[in-house]
Amino acid sequence: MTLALYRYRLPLTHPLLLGGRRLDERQGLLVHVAGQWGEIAPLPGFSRENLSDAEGESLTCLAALRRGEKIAPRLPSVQFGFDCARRRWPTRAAPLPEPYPLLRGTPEEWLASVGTRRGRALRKVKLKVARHPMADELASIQHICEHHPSLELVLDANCRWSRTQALAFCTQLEPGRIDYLEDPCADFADIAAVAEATGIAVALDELLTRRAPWHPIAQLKALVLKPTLLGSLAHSEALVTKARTLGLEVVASSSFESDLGLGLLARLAAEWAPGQAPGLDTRHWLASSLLDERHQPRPDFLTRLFYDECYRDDRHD
Ligand SMILES: O=C(O)CCC(=O)C1=CC=C[C@@H](O)[C@@H]1C(=O)O
Ligand SMILES: [Mg+2]
Repeated sequence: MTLALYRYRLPLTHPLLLGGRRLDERQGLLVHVAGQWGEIAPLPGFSRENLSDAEGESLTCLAALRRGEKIAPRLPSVQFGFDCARRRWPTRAAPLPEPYPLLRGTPEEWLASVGTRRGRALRKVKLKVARHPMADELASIQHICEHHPSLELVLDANCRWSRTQALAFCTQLEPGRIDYLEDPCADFADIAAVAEATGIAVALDELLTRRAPWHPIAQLKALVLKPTLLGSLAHSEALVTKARTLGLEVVASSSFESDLGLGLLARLAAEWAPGQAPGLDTRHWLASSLLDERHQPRPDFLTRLFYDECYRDDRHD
């Protein structure tokens, strides 16, 4: 059976600004283990490892698998990729609602795109806040709330505010109109203080990938899980279990993976949070599809880094 690693490069529809860095194309790795694929795509600005770290560790793991040894990767993206490639996936998946749209433009651009997208009325949308003057963001949110009374609004501040700034923003919002605010501040103590003082529902994303401490509070509504950044599927699954125990929503979220990775994330989302619209709208930034009509990676986007046809798969021993 085949054991292989490929690097992919995919063009983007427009450059991505992530954590202060500009990304002009998406690069990542695809691992193939006995007929199953996994994607290893550290996200610049968000992952602690870079692509060459991930490539080095992936090659070490493949060499170990070829020798029949067990592997224990340390880098989150590598753990995720190998876990997907070696997972026993359920044969039946629950139906999954469409991903809710992610809008990253200016507050004026939100207004233009929020009414409809692809000609259809929206039920829920995510806006990236803490990027433009607070007054402009608040004015556009107010306008959206007035003109789209049934639209669910998710806001994501990516930990960019201090407690004072987050309080200034959140006191201007109507708590009942905001589904939840993701990562208003970097520290949980600040997030909790803002949520408790303003009644705004909050969700945790980056705090989970940093493995920072948190505890349930009344306004904590959801855990946003980015498996590529969280690492092993066992770790993501432990968070799913914790969320269920605490009565929190689970939102499976992408990290600008290729369409192959997005397909894997959609399958996990259907298992972990059936009925919940996932945060997988990052497909719109990819100018090309990595997969062909038969759902196989297209060779023209791939560079082969490792290939062995004699692998003996002992997953079912
Ligand atoms: O969660 C979603 O709805 C989509 C993914 C998403 O919003 C993000 C992916 C990766 C980095 C960020 O730009 C952003 C986020 O912070 O959640
Ligand atoms: Mg986020």
